[in-house]
Amino acid sequence: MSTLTETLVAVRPADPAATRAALDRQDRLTKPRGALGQLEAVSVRLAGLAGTCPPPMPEPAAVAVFAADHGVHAQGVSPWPQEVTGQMVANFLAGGAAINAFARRSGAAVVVVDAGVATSLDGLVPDGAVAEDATQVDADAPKLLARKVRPGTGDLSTGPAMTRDEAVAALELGIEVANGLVDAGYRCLITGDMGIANTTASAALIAAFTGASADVVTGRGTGIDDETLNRKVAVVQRALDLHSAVVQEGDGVEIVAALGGLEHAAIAGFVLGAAARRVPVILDGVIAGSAALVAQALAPAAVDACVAGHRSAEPGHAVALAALGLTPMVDLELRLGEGTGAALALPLVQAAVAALGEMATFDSAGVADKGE
Ligand SMILES: O=C(O)c1ccc[n+]([C@@H]2O[C@H](COP(=O)([O-])O)[C@@H](O)[C@H]2O)c1
Ligand SMILES: Cc1cc2nc[nH]c2cc1C
Repeated sequence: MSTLTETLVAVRPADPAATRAALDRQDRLTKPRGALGQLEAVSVRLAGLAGTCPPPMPEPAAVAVFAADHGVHAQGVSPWPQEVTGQMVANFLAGGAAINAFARRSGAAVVVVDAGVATSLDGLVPDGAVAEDATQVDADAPKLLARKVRPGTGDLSTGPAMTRDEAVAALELGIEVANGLVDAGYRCLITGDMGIANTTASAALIAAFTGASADVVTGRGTGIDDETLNRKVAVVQRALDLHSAVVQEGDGVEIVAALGGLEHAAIAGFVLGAAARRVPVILDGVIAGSAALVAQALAPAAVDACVAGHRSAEPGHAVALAALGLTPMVDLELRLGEGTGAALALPLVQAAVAALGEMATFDSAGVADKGE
């Protein structure tokens, strides 16, 4: 059996007994029922995933930043040059990006995965930063996994972004990274991404999976003017028209091959890998949301392992989250990517588990429950 098939078979829904036990315990904790809002829902989700109540604390955590480039950049959909993707990879490895600052705050390790950066990283990688595999990732310094599936995708508005085999290779890369991190002892995985023009591919994927129209799911990405936004919507619409047969009849692999990016496929695999190992995965913004739709199409129960870290300002993200049935933990109007919104949610997810595991019940604390 292939790694992808094996992983899909291993993805199972939340455990109903542990879910029920967590719901029941939440109602006996010393607080008005429901008063911890979404933290209660997250704790119940993690109990169902772990199959025990309370679930284990989701720590230590690791952020995997999947980096790749996009042929659709040639359509003028982003104000930034493509070289920025590789340059930001160097910045992540040097510890100078926002995700590094946030990961240091919350004690999370950072691994950068070159799934398909178009430019060479030669001379940009600090000494000692290259890891052989994800089991070598630690919180001391960011590591690079050099796993380029191909140097950037094809232009999704004029042809398929990649072949089916390349999409499978990127999905299996994400699975490999998730498995390596879990083998290394990480018990919370966090998605990150870097790829100039990847909000165009994200919009196309979200429209394909949800049926929402191009103008509803396409946004300003890194910050584009009205003229560029109109062009970007037209590019997404053209891609949906060109690949309409795949959108109507294709499976998740074919749809991500036609319209996605290498980081989208890899993040989908990362989500599937986490779900198969029953380790929670905190999703970042619109790129992760669109990749989770790919994972959901391949194994619907994979969503049971996901927590939506935040809601991005990119309009397609809310559409993706609704289709996934996920409520974002915070909305800080972020639109950065890298895993930043998900890393900020990590202490909240941990607090949710701490409340379920550590709070007294009305009985144990001798606090009177409200009358029926
Ligand atoms: O995470 C998000 O929701 C998000 C929203 C807007 C932009 N980004 C980041 O910005 C880059 C893509 O933006 P763009 O305009 O080049 O498509 C890419 O590196 C993403 O990580 C990320
Ligand atoms: C500078 C920069 C940093 C980023 N981080 C994630 N996407 C990005 C896009 C740009 C342009």
